[in-house]
Amino acid sequence: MFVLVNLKAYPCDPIEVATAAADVSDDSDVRIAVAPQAAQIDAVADTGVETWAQHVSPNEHGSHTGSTLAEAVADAGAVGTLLNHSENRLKLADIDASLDAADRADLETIVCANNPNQIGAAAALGPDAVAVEPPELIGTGTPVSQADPDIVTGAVDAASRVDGDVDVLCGAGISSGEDLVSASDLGATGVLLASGVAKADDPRAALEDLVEPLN
Ligand SMILES: O=C(CO)COP(=O)(O)O
Repeated sequence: MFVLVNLKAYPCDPIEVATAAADVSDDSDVRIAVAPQAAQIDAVADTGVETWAQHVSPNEHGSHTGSTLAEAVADAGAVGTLLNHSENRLKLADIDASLDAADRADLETIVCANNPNQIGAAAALGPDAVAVEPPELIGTGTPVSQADPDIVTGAVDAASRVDGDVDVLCGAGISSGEDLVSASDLGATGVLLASGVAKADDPRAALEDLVEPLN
C-alpha cells in the first residue's frame, strides 16, 4: 500500500511529520510519502522522506507569475505531484497540461476526482494513478471505505475499464489501520490522507497506528 500524507495548509510542523513518516516507512513495508506546502518541499525532502507536491501549474518557464513549476518542485526534491485536488480543482485542459509538465520533470502523478465517472475521465488523461475523494467526507474522520464503499469499488472499475495500468487510491476521513485494510480490500492500492496525521497531537503515533495491521 502507498500512503500519501497531504499536509494541505495545516499549521503542523512539516519536518516532524516528515521525519516520523520516513522512520515509520523504513520500519514497515509501507511506502509513505508526504506532500507539504511548495515552499517546504526542500526541507521536507532533506529528511529523506519521499516528497510530493500538492499541485503543479500547467505552465513551462516563462512569464507566469505565481506559478508552481513542475521543474521547480522536482529541483527542490519532489518525486511526484497531486493534481486536481478537491480543494484545488483544475479545468480539464489544465489537468492535461499539468500532466505534461509533470512528465517533463519526471514527476509521478496522481489525479484526484470526486466520483467514479470523474475517475474514468481522469484515468483517460494517462496519469500514474487516480485518487477518489468524496469532498463531503474530507476532514470528517468518517472513512470513505465505510461511508461509501461503492465509490471506491466504482472508481477501481472505472479506471480499469479505461486503463488497467492506472493505480487507484482513495481518500477522505482515513485515519486508522483498519481504514487502510478496508481500502485495500475494496481494490485501492493506496490512500490519501491529511487531518488524521497533520492534525494529530502525535503524528508519529498516528502513522504507526495506520501501518500496524500491515506489518
Ligand atoms: O483531502 C484529503 C487528502 O488529500 C483527505 O483529507 P482528510 O484525511 O483530512 O479527510
